[in-house]
Amino acid sequence: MIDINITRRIRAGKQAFGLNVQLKSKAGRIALFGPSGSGKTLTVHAIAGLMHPDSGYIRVNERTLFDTSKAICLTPQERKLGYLQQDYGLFPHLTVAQNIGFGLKKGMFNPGRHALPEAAARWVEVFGLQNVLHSYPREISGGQKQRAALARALSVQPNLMLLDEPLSALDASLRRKMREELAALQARLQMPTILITHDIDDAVMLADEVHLIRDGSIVGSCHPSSLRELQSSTPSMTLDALKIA
Ligand SMILES: Nc1ncnc2c1ncn2[C@@H]1O[C@H](COP(=O)(O)OP(=O)(O)OP(=O)(O)O)[C@@H](O)[C@H]1O
Repeated sequence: MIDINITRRIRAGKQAFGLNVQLKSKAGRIALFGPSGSGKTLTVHAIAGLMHPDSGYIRVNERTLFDTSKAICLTPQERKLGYLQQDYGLFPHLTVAQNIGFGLKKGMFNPGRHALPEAAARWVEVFGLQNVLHSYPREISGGQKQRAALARALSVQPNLMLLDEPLSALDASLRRKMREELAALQARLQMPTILITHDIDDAVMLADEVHLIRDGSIVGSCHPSSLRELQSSTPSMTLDALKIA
């Protein structure tokens, strides 16, 4: 269960952006779908604890992560969320093993060659990363980077997984393959996820409910399959056409 009600005003030079997001859902897999600059990443940053809203609350499975009225603001670590960033966020100067172990416990910044804790070793095996553990991010493929970032996110045994355009850096065929892998992983772990995407195929395969975001606010919600129907009936689909229920 996700229950979010947040506001945040951001100024950048003469430009201002207002985030005003209300989202309440019992769906296990939610997608935030909207155009560039609509506030998707800011929303996910607020959930992850990387940005603090001016007011409001964020609750995940009835646990309060943030609430200005109660002066609650858990640190990103205390929130126990997995966050897969758009560009994967791997540290270029750390090996795959060091990247995966990063954040698990003190001292993992520079772990020994075979020092990966059990929680991380499990995901190394699941994603077949054994042979690249001592490689640096620049030395591995796009799919391996994505799997390494996923292994890092999953190693903290998160209560909720945040996926920010997880497939956007991949070419079309790898994208299809990784989409299937992610969907299989979601089914296996039954872990709640919030997915940010511009891609209808991603939303259909990786979400049960889509929330449409525009200009910093949620403007409607629908089943992922409705996105396809709307696109075929409205070829020049705009988010205005998607203002439904
Ligand atoms: N740190 C910041 N300082 C100033 N403005 C910001 C900052 N972060 C985001 N913004 C502005 O807030 C708005 C929403 O940004 P956000 O990154 O959430 O969009 P998005 O929907 O995730 O876009 P994209 O799909 O392109 O990633 C944008 O207009 C952006 O310029």
